[in-house]
Amino acid sequence: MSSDILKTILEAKEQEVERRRSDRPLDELKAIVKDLPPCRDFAGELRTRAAATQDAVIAEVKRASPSAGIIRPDFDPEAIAKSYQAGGATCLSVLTDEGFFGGQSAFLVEARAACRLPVLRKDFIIDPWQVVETRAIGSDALLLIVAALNDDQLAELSELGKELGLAVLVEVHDEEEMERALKVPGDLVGINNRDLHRFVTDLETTLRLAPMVPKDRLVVSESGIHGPEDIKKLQDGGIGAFLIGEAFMRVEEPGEALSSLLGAHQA
Ligand SMILES: O=P(O)(O)OC[C@@H](O)[C@@H](O)c1c[nH]c2ccccc12
Repeated sequence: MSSDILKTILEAKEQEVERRRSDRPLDELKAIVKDLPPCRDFAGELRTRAAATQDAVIAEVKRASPSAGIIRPDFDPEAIAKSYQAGGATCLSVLTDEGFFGGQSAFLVEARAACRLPVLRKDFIIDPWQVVETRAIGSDALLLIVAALNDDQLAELSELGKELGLAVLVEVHDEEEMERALKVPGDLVGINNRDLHRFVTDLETTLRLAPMVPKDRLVVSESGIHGPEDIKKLQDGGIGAFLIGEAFMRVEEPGEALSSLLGAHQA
């Protein structure tokens, strides 16, 4: 894998978008969106839980990743979603990128139908067509990765997402990206502990960047969270919302891993 994995992913994504757009033109997607019921309240649920108990978890449905390879060979999005809900997840995140994360849009549809939790589409969004597609597959929230976008794209895609009723999670991993993220109106800031150029994780990234975020935005600490000591460390730094995938996906019952993680840090 190239040393700059994000660059590789984005080049492939541009081609993927062109291909998919010709299969499903924008007008077709817009017609679907028009008849959809409102989104589940992704930002509201997270905020409420984080304020109440500082342990809001966005639990991720993730089959594989470029850094870890196949994480969960026996992959059943419906069963995983049910398990996460039973284990106390506040929201779900579903990887839909096929090329690098072994995901599919269908996994999001299946996972969402199996539970009542709000769902985030985890993908590399670089084009307005994908934002409309995100809503058309029934997602409640959209991820925008600042490192993948220029300021104009970030503003345009986030505005479009909100117009369509999606919650927007804007993801950063350093000071410069945080400054850019804060220029765009929004209520959720994801701090990725994994450097997407090199794929190493360090929880200090969240603790270092979180103080830059004004109180009216909710910080979500993402990636590299494994044990109760990680949660405790982040909570002591004032963080109340977490995005966790791999640590749960490696366990037979992901929801049990989630509830014991939340229980363990309270003990
Ligand atoms: O599996 P982990 O280390 O718990 O990380 C989950 C999530 O944060 C990670 O999958 C992620 C965060 N931002 C992304 C952007 C694209 C793809 C994946 C990601």
